[in-house]
Order: sequence, then structure tokens, then C-alpha cells
Amino acid sequence: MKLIAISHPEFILNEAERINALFRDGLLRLHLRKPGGDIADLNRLLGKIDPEFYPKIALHHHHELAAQYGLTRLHFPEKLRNDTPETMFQKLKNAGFQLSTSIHDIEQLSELSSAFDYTFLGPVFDSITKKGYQRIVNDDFCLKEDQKTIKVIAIGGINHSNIHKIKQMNFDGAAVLGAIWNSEASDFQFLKIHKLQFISNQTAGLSHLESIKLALTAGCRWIQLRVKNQPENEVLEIAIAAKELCDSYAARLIINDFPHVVKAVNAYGLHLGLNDMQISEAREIVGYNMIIGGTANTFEDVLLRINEGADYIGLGPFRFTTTKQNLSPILGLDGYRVLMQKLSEQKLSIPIIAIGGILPDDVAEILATGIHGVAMSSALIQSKETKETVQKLEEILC
Ligand SMILES: Cc1ncc(COP(=O)(O)OP(=O)(O)O)c(N)n1
Ligand SMILES: Cc1ncsc1CCOP(=O)(O)O
Ligand SMILES: [Mg+2]
Repeated sequence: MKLIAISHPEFILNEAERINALFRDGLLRLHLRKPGGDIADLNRLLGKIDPEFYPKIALHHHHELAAQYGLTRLHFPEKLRNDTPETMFQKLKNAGFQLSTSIHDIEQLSELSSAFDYTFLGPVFDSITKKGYQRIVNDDFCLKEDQKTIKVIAIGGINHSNIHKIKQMNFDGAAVLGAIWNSEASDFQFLKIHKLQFISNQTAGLSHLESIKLALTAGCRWIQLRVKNQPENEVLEIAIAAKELCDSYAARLIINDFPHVVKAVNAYGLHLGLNDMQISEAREIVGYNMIIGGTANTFEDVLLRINEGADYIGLGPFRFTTTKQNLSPILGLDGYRVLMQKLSEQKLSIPIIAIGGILPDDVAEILATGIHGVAMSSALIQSKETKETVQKLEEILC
């Protein structure tokens, strides 16, 4: 499911730094929405955002700034859409812009220009930021496929505890505002779990560090160092170099299997398997704020991981792979569907990362099950155009 962040409606303290941090935490799309905001203030804010993130920003107002910053995503709030001729939408689309808009009534869906890629529809819950702005649907609402002339993103009052309902309502994604900006420590922890994770591997022609460099230059910003069958002191040596490499790309480094190495190199996180140390025990080594992911193969494993306090779950294998030995039973798309359905019925939500033999062409279907993201190793290492592959994957995952 797409997860889109909407900026705070006003200019806030350290906003550019907070936006940069959200992108570094894995955000794939931000809508810059400052209703009534001054163009000079917006210009200043954009100037402080890392240019690496401009392709991920959609601009709501002062579209004239798009050219200056090379922004290619424009949002048309309702009034601006009504004031803009259809020929202009087609012209912008033909020029390569991605267009989005907002509606507040399902009936409007059929009237929208085909030039739009997606629309926000809401509020789906009572808004957190706009007090007294009542929701337009009930909990049992379900968007029909034939109503979706374009992708429909739910907006309004979405937070960590109700986001599972968005999928049940058959929306294509969720746009979040209040839950990000109005809480001290964001209750949107799962924004921190990247949707595209690279798993390092050593192959005939490539060392772990070379595989990591390949993924980083292609644009991956979540790297798992997964060294098997080597003693801890050798893993530590590789981890020190991997951390330096990841830092130079502002990427997150997760280390598989070795909590003491995580602690020693101050990595971003640790990944533990079902036969590894318990998450609670590992927390005593790596600290309580460290990201810890846990492997699961069944629904019972997922419940166990949630109870253990995992930050994300690596669920697999999706299909057979030679990257890992002693594979657990293969889940396939149906396995993911059944498991995600059970989670949704129990109103449980945790970022789930699919893993195992995943190819770029699998990702859209995997995502449609409600899975948060994917971890890949061989598909990226063996890709002939890794950068293009990563770009395409990010488009699908956003
Ligand atoms: C994201 C992710 N998911 C699952 C795994 C598998 O971890 P584990 O079960 O510990 O097996 P090994 O990777 O150690 O062989 C993973 N590494 N990453
Ligand atoms: C670590 C791991 N756990 C389950 S499958 C797997 C390997 C993932 O690599 P690939 O994407 O090459 O199958
Ligand atoms: Mg392991």
C-alpha cells in the first residue's frame, strides 16, 4: 500500500531537517502543502531540502517553483483543479509531470481528468488536524473496483491504529499528516522501515562490500549485511567498512545475526532469525531504541514476533532461492494473502517485508497483499541495469 506523507500546513521549526530525516527513514513521497503559504517561505524551505529528494516531492501550491527545483510532481487541490483547463492537465502530463488531485465525494471520481495519476479522497476518519472536519465514509465502506477510474488514496485522520482499515476499504494507499507532525515521537514508526531492502551477498565475482556498493550506487538506502559461515571477528571487520560505506550514502545499515557487531559499529539495526537469540535478549545488548527485525514463516511466527517487540518482520521465502540454505516452506503469493488477511482480521499491524527469490515483476502483486516492502539480494546483484531497476521498484513501492 502506498504511504504518502503530507507536510504540516504551516511552516514549522526545523522543517527541512525533519523532512530530510523522514526521507532518510525511507519515505518515498511527500506532498508539500502550505495552503496560504508565502512563495518566498516555500522557496526557502525547498532550498533547504536535500536535492536528492526532489523527485519524491509533489507540490500543492506555487507550481511556478517546480521548474526552479526540477520537481516533476504537481498536486491540484480542488479549487485549483476547477480553475485549470483540461488542456493544461494534458499538456503537463505530456511534458512528463505526474499529477494528483483531491476530492471529497466519491461521485467526483468519474469526473476527473485521465491526466491524473491519483487522487486523495477524504476525510476517511475524523481529521486530527482539521477539527470538526467530519469523515465521509463509515468503517464498513468499501471502494468498488469500477469506481476507481484512477488510484484513490485515503486521507484524513489516519494513524497507526486505524491504517489497517484503509486496506480493507480497498483504497490504493494512505496519506498521513497529523500522525506524523502532531506527535512527539512519531507514532508512525513504520515510516522508518524502508520498503526496499538490499541483502548483501558474496558471489563468485563480488565481495559483500562490492555488492553493498553496487546497491548504494543504484539508490538503495537500506542495506542488510548478511555474512554467513564466517567468524564474528571477520564479520566485524566487514561491518566496519560497510558502516563507513553506508554512512557516506546516508544509508541505514542492518546487520544479520550478530548483535555485538551491531553494537560495536553502531549500526541502525539488527535482524534475527527464529533460531537466533531472542529479540528481548538482543535488546539488552544493542539497546532499546535499536531497530530489530525478526524472521517469520507462519502466522504463529508473526504473532510471536509482534509479542517479542520486533520493529519489522522478514516474512518468507516467497519462492525458492539459492541465496539461503535450509529454506523454510515456500509461501508464494497465496501464503502472503492468507497471512495478511488474518492479521487484518485481528486488527494487527506491523511492517512486513517479503523475502526470498523475489523478482522486480513480483513486487506489485506482493504489495497488493498489504505487505510493507521487499528484501532482495540476487535480483539486484544480477540486474544488468541496477539503477533503473531500483528506480522502477521505488515507483511501485511508493
Ligand atoms: C529481511 C529479512 N528477512 C528474513 C531474513 C532471514 O533471516 P534468518 O532467518 O536469520 O536467516 P539468515 O538470513 O540468517 O540465513 C533476513 N536475513 N532478512
Ligand atoms: C535471507 C533470506 N531469507 C529468506 S530467503 C533469503 C534470501 C534472499 O535473497 P534472494 O533475494 O536472492 O532470494
Ligand atoms: Mg539469522
